[in-house]
Amino acid sequence: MSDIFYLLKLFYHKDKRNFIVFCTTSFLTAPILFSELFATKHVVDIIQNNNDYSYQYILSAVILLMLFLYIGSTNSSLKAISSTNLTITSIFELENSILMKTSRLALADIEDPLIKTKREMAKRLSLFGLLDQWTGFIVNLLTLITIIVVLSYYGFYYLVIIVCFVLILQLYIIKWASRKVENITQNQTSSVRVINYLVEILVSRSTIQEVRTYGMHHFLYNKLKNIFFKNFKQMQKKVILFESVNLSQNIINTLLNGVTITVLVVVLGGSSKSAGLFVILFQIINQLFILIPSIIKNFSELAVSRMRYKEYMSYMMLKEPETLDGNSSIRNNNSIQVQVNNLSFRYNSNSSETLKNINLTINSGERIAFVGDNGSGKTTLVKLILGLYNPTKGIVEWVDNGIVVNNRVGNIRVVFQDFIKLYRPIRENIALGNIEKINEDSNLKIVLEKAEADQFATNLDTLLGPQFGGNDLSGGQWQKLALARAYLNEGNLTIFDEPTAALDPYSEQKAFETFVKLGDKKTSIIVTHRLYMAKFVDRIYLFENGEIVECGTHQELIDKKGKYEKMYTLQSSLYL
Ligand SMILES: Nc1ncnc2c1ncn2[C@@H]1O[C@H](COP(=O)(O)OP(=O)(O)OP(=O)(O)O)[C@@H](O)[C@H]1O
Repeated sequence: MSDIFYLLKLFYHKDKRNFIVFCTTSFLTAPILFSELFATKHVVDIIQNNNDYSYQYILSAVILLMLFLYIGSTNSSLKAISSTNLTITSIFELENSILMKTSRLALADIEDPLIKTKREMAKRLSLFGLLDQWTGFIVNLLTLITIIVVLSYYGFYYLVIIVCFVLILQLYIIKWASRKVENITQNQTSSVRVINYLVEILVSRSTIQEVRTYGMHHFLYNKLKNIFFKNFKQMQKKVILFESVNLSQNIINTLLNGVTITVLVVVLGGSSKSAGLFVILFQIINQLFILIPSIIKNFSELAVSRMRYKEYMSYMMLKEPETLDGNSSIRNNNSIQVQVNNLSFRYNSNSSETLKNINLTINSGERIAFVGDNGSGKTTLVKLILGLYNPTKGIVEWVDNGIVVNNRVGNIRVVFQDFIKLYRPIRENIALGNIEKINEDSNLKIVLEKAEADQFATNLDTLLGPQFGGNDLSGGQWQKLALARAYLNEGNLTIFDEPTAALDPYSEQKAFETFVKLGDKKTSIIVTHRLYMAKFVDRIYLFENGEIVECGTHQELIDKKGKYEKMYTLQSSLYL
């Protein structure tokens, strides 16, 4: 029952007026219906005993009947309007709550395929649908109880027993079928994600060139076809299951309908009971046979929605990391010290550790380089320092004047390997680095110049992204925008992870000079394969298979004649 209380609280707070209208109109449905039925009985009785009543009395009874009919249609219109408004509120609330939750989760959890599936399952809930099904269920139940009371009152106990038995049987079957269907749907969710991914590869601008050049189209298409048909078979299973249940219910209901009407005709036909009583019982029986399928449908939808509510709640209850408190308002520009002690890290999807027993201290204002083979763990360590992942073992701390800094959000000047290419105006692309400066045109232009982006980014309001009718940029031009974005944020730590991979030699040199200049007073880390850059930093850490194998200044490592010296000599020889 926790779901109903959650919904009542949610809709009451988010859209009080529509919520009250919806609940009132829903619960008025049954009293209005019975008022209509009894008014009809009254009119029929008056007509049957015509002589006993005045025409004025007959007229007032007919007007009363019409009044109930009008109230009924007004009630259902008001209910429809409030339902539409609550549906919109519900769609927004669901999307919003899932987005907010995702933004608070640890990066490792967001990447976890099981949690991705959980998120997709959570998205299938309709909050208003669940409220509507609950109210529908309660209203239907109250209507059924009233019908049972009326039938019992007029002596049709055996009909009541048969109806109750059939109903309980059908509810049980529908609950069983809903569980089965939901299990099939869960299996489908991850295959739907693969289908969407393959379709994206086949049509996306960034992938289509390689797909065409390598002639991968047929291979990918066949993979897509296989998964699609597997998925299609599961869908068929669902349809067959549901239709068999529907068919059996229709057969039972039609049979029951025939039996009850026959009983009614036989019992009342030969008796001296009033025509009004026959009319009301006949209509009540008709209502019963509208009500039974409606209760069953409602019950099955409610069972599915409640399962989806559980999935939604299990996503919303996922544990959030403590360090990412998201409060970016406490920005400061102090240079910080980074301490990494006995750190080990394993990605959830990997069986072995990516980083093993890392120990390092980067003092305030130092410039550091991380170098090493591909896949040796440099970027992973950067992400741990940024607080994007939590260590499996050990600790990473930022220390500002002897005090540990918990909030790392917004206090970093960073260029990632995979940076955002925002298909929005140039202004917004840069201002991502520090949104408070979005309208400071002179500052935006200064950072564009620093990043060598001022030649092509002449107008801050130029829209980017051909998909949306904007301009496209080359890989290097996008990278220059990412640098400009980083320059806009003062921060207390600078991290450049392969910031120059797509730049021409002149721009690369300029970017490196800027990195060195920015690092005059700021703690800075550069991750690079261009070892000449490492010459100018205070200390170099060389990574191999997730461990730091060498550490020192450029000259110390050259003198050591270890792996760094070999790599440096090899790279230098390529330029001779
Ligand atoms: N999100 C992830 N989930 C699982 N494994 C990952 C993830 N990201 C990286 N890895 C694995 O962790 C290892 C280290 O990757 P990382 O990106 O840290 O290396 P790197 O030293 O920065 O490499 P490069 O020089 O190529 O950028 C690799 O084996 C990679 O496959």
